[in-house]
Amino acid sequence: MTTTSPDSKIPKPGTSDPKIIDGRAIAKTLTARVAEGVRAFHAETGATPGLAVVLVGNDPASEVYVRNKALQTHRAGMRSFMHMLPETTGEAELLDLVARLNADPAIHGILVQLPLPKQIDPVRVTNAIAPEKDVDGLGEVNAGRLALGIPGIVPCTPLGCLLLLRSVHADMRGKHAVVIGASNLVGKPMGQLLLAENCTVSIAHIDTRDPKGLAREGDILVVATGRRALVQGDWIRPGATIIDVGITRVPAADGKTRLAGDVDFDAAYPIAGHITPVPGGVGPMTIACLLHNTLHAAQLGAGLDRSGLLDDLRSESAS
Ligand SMILES: Nc1nc2c(c(=O)[nH]1)N[C@@H](CN(C=O)c1ccc(C(=O)N[C@@H](CCC(=O)O)C(=O)O)cc1)CN2
Ligand SMILES: [Mg+2]
Repeated sequence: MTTTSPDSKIPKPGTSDPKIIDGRAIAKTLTARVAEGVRAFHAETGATPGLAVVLVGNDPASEVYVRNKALQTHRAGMRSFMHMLPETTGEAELLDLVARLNADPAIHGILVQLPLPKQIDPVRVTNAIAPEKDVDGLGEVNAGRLALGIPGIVPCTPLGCLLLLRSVHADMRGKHAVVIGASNLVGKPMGQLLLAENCTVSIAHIDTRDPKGLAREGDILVVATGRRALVQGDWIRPGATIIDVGITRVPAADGKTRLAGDVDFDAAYPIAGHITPVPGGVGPMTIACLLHNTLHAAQLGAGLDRSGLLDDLRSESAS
């Protein structure tokens, strides 16, 4: 049976509603697999993969995310290096730190938490990370590789979304995939990944004339706008698969706060074929994919010829 929280019909994670794509469960399986890979890497090379996470400022949500990243990095058997810099940090100082991390052989992955304070250009900073350590996959080299279909490091959130989609679609060929939101972090790389699955891809953005009409055509709908409950029931094609990337903290009925997505879950649930909850959908996959990308970067850095997650899973589903 599916249980609900007091202020929403969102089922508790771990319940067995086949409509719900359980990101927590899928992330747990992936994380266990990464931990196994870390042990094998250590046995083969004597080294331990290391991830450096850089946070600039005191954004409370970012603080939670980087703490979780550090915790899970340790749990997967990897080394975690945290750099917490004040809000007033200048771009040159941050670029200097990135250069030192690039040169440090104990560090295989570097991630600069976004958003950055306004005095720092995020594009300049992400491009300063050495491509082979760019575990967020946001720099121009990895973004270019994704666009060209060349193996590289794939951004964590869209990669997580793709794995969630693959958990319910063995084959996405020919499906119309509609992505709402065209950010560098999610929308654009998501579009590339869906194109690589041979979907017909539409990306809606701020100037799209009729985003609701476009969304209604999607067999697959990925929503990443940061606008809470933007997508209502009448945006959804009956039976569509809905991936909700949004995450906003809102007041709850009990006077506390709760997390809500870009999709009105209660309105979407009866119409959708499959749907991710918030929390417990895309969020946990982002961190599991980061752990995967860090191990993958360490393997490539050690000259071990390992395929990445996309290729691993493609060959698994083919077998
Ligand atoms: N450099 C990056 N910055 C940001 C990224 C990113 O991939 N790289 N993504 C987001 C934030 N993010 C990771 O950094 C992230 C967001 C949410 C979660 C998550 O586990 N969410 C849980 C709920 C957690 C909570 O209680 O607050 C869930 O949805 O179930 C993990 C990572 C922006 N910045
Ligand atoms: Mg989620």
